[in-house]
Amino acid sequence: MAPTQFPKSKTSDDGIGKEANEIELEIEEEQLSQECKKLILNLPREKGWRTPYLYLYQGFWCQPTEILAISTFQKHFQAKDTDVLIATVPKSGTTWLKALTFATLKRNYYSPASGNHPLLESNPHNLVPFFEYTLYSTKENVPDLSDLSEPRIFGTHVPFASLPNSIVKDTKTKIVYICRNPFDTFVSSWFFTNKIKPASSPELPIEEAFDLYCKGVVGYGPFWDHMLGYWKESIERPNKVLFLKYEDLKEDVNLQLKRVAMFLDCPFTLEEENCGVVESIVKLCSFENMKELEVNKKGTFGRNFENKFLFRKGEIGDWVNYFTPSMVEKLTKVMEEKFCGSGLSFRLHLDSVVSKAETGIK
Ligand SMILES: Nc1ncnc2c1ncn2[C@@H]1O[C@H](COP(=O)(O)OS(=O)(=O)O)[C@@H](OP(=O)(O)O)[C@H]1O
Repeated sequence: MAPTQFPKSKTSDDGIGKEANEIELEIEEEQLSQECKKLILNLPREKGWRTPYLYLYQGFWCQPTEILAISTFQKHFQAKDTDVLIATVPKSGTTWLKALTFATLKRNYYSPASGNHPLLESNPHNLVPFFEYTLYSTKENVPDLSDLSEPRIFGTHVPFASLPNSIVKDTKTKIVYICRNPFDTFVSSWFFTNKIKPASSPELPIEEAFDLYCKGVVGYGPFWDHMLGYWKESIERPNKVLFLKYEDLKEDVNLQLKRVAMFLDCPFTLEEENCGVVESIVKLCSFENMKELEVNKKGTFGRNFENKFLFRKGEIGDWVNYFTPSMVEKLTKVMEEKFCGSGLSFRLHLDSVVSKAETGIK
């Protein structure tokens, strides 16, 4: 069976050959002036990481084209009880979690050990589309999603508080959320930003990106509000939201995958476990496997971004190679202040990457 095809955004169809950021700037100018200006004009704004500005929309920072898409998504999306939503902080394991969830939920259609699994031919973002980058990426693009095979699996970076009631209240849609320690998330975001910028634009200096990040000014940030929104909901409604951390998946992905399957009411049977189904899914979705696939070396996703930029190092603790002691101190302080009393914390796996003395962490 061919992998599910989702309606493509107008921009990715029209924009082949152009650099993603150029396309974004064009859309920003064209669409903003026609459709979005009134909405955006009065919003607070700050310098963007890769577009001129990020705007504070419904309490989170995003680009004008994203605001347009998100408001269309909020207005038009009709959830179903069987839907599954992969919600994530950007650069925290979205691609990985989408792959794992797709392979798990569709395992009766596509054997994870088979040589023609859709994940061998398509990037996870093309199998599990983002609301804001693919499905509702232009105002004209209000897709009919009612015929997609169930369970439908979607992705989003939208904070919990801005998800439509159709998802949050009116249906039994399940939400699987993943985030990652902010140190590594920052480094991954900074690299990605500089990779996808047009060659003609200057690099965003790490110091500048870091100051914005610590102020909360980053796509879909502040990161602490994003994490706490889903964290609190996962505690209040554990059957609605499953809260995962990238570090826990790295530590024991088999265990976390079984938690995901259980949460989604499709636990692995004893027979499946004995036959190695869990291991096959884990192997199929592993960084090493996915990075080497032709589709992930050459293909594109969303607004014509290259798939290869989604697979960088896939490690915990790469931040030690980029953080100065003062950066460590500043972000640690931000996290202590914002997460204090919430019960949410992150292991930085310091001992496995560097001696504490070298980073200046006490
Ligand atoms: N399969 C798999 N396993 C483990 N880690 C993986 C995997 N796929 C991607 N990655 C790493 O995840 C980082 C990219 O994050 P996202 O997938 O959330 O990016 S995005 O928000 O969808 O653009 C990015 O992290 P960094 O390497 O630290 O930059 C990727 O390398």
